[in-house]
Amino acid sequence: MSNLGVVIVSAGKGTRMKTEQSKQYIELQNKPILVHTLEQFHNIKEIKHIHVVVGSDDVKQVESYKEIYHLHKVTRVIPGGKERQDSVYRGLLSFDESIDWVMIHDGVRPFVTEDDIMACWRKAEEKGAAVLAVPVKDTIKLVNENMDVLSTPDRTQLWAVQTPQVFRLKELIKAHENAKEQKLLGTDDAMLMEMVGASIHVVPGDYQNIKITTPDDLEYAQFILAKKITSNNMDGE
Ligand SMILES: Nc1ccn([C@@H]2O[C@H](COP(=O)(O)OP(=O)(O)OP(=O)(O)O)[C@@H](O)[C@H]2O)c(=O)n1
Ligand SMILES: C[C@](O)(CO)[C@H](O)COP(=O)(O)O
Repeated sequence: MSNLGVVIVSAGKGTRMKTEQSKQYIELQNKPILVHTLEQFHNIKEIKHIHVVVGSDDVKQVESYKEIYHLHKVTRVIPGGKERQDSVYRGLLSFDESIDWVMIHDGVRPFVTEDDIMACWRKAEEKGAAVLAVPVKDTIKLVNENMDVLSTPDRTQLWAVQTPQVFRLKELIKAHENAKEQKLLGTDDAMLMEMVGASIHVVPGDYQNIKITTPDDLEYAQFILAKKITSNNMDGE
């Protein structure tokens, strides 16, 4: 497979979690959420370069994870920006010319599987760009500021997009620069690529690849992790 750089964005403040400590450092089974996420990538032999973007006050702490949790493939820890988009951009600029493809992943999505990471990377190489996503289960309404329903999009065409998202590094840098020029803020990187006319391919993922965002997500995360540990123990018996 081609040369890939992974950017794990983890410089958010976690305001919706409403905890004093930023959510990426909350421990699940005695390990910060961010470390659980990093391990998922670190365990893949084809992945060699992982750059983590963190709050500027947290660089030293996350640097120390490399030794504590044996994460030698984490080759850079970079201070992030105000918005997620700024943090991703800083991560993109941290790679040298040897990197062709870049995979962006949220530091607070610790349950992404090796199979889904690899499927997304392979699909990007085949199609040019790929994102992991799951079909929407609820009926979605478009609602105006007065809370009146405007319309109901056809659910068979709606997918909830997750990370990882994989692109050619140079193309994603250009898309970010275009968004900057136009003062556009996207909620994911695919959106910035769409704005410059790129085609993005969807890879069906897993509902358990949650983004830990609010306190109820934390309870669900504890449940998912406990289930995984039980199932790993049973496999090892
Ligand atoms: N300036 C920012 C904002 C977000 N992120 C990262 O982007 C991912 C997804 O963002 P989100 O879940 O919104 O995290 P927060 O911004 O921390 O949460 P909130 O919006 O509730 O403050 C997280 O891993 C977060 O750390 C980042 O690197 N830099
Ligand atoms: C990139 C993302 O995780 C895809 O679902 C999501 O858009 C991030 O949004 P947030 O508002 O930064 O949580």
